Amino acid sequence: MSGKYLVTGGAGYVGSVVAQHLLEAGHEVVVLDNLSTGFREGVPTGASFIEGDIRDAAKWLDSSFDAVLHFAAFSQVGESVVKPEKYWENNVGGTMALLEAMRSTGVRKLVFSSTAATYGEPEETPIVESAPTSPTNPYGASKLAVDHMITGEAAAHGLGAVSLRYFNVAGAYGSCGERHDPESHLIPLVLQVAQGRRDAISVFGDDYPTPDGTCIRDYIHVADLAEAHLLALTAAKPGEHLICNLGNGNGFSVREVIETVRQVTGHPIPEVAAPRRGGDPAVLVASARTARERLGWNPSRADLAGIVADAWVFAQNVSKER
Ligand SMILES: NC(=O)c1ccc[n+]([C@@H]2O[C@H](COP(=O)([O-])OP(=O)(O)OC[C@H]3O[C@@H](n4cnc5c(N)ncnc54)[C@H](O)[C@@H]3O)[C@@H](O)[C@H]2O)c1
Ligand SMILES: O=c1ccn([C@@H]2O[C@H](COP(=O)(O)OP(=O)(O)O[C@H]3O[C@H](CO)[C@H](O)[C@H](O)[C@H]3O)[C@@H](O)[C@H]2O)c(=O)[nH]1
Repeated sequence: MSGKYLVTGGAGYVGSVVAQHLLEAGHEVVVLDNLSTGFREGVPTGASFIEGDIRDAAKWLDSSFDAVLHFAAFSQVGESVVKPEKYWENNVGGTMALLEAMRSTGVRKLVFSSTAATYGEPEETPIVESAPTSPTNPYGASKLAVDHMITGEAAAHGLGAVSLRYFNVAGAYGSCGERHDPESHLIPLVLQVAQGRRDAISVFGDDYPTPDGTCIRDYIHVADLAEAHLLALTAAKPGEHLICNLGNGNGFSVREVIETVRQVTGHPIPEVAAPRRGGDPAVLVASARTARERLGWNPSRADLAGIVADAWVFAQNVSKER
């Protein structure tokens, strides 16, 4: 059955890919985005677009919507360490206003973009949802605060909600991909080196307690991630807040990612050693068992070279447009 969905942050990377998947599944999509980090041209064709802020969601939300998929947020770990107030204000304050608008209009289903950064430095790997949450940066703390708000909203007011804790999202889907400005994520930055737009990639820390000394992350294809959102819409039950990790359960070090980009692009990628970046845990790898069991999620694009290859095609197409 087709539905009508508000996609906050749908002009950004993950939101645009999910909006595209919703459209392909025959749903009606309204994107609400203030374009603070997103791009008008990122909104998929076929979606309606409102240029506005989630803090004013009450202006546009009404009972005709079946659910909200909430991506709008600031999401740079490093920036959050130096400007924490920006993260509390937008991520927590903004979501509070959105929840209020949902309550007053009777829209009772939510899928929220949470993050692996809610866990902080894990005690055990792979990380399960019951692991302690002790974020090492304000970005993760702001997302954890929102998860707590949603738990309360579900218990007190019957919201049906799913928080999806993404690990490291990468890759592209057709014309939708990653184009943060400035870019801070590893794979698009290494691809910029391959394109000659940057001289070298900085490796933030090579003295972590990992086999090659660089940080290990679990890279998940954005299209696999998008599929989980559509499944979450079906799985959300009134009064329940379900939390699911989304990752492949395979960790790759920064140096392994750089080597994969060399192989996929055929370009030499010079690297330079740089100090650790504040707030970075050494290893983040997901157990996505809950997502498999509760959502029926079955990611099919786990191969890192394939993820990088899709991001590479997208990066080259975006450069041609510039
Ligand atoms: N990319 C990742 O690796 C990753 C990992 C974990 C979680 N997440 C989360 O997923 C979500 C999407 O991330 P992304 O990489 O697509 O980021 P993005 O910056 O590309 O997209 C975020 C979008 O939200 C919009 N936005 C921000 N604040 C807003 C506001 N107050 N009102 C309206 N629109 C607003 C921005 O303009 C942008 O289009 C974020 O919530 C992020 O925290 C991302
Ligand atoms: O130029 C760079 C950029 C990144 N890195 C390293 O590469 C790894 C991945 O960094 P990203 O910035 O690509 O991703 P993060 O792991 O910091 O963050 C991502 O995953 C987090 C969960 O841990 C949050 O969800 C966040 O929103 C999301 O961007 C980190 O060890 C980082 O230090 C470098 O060495 N050089």
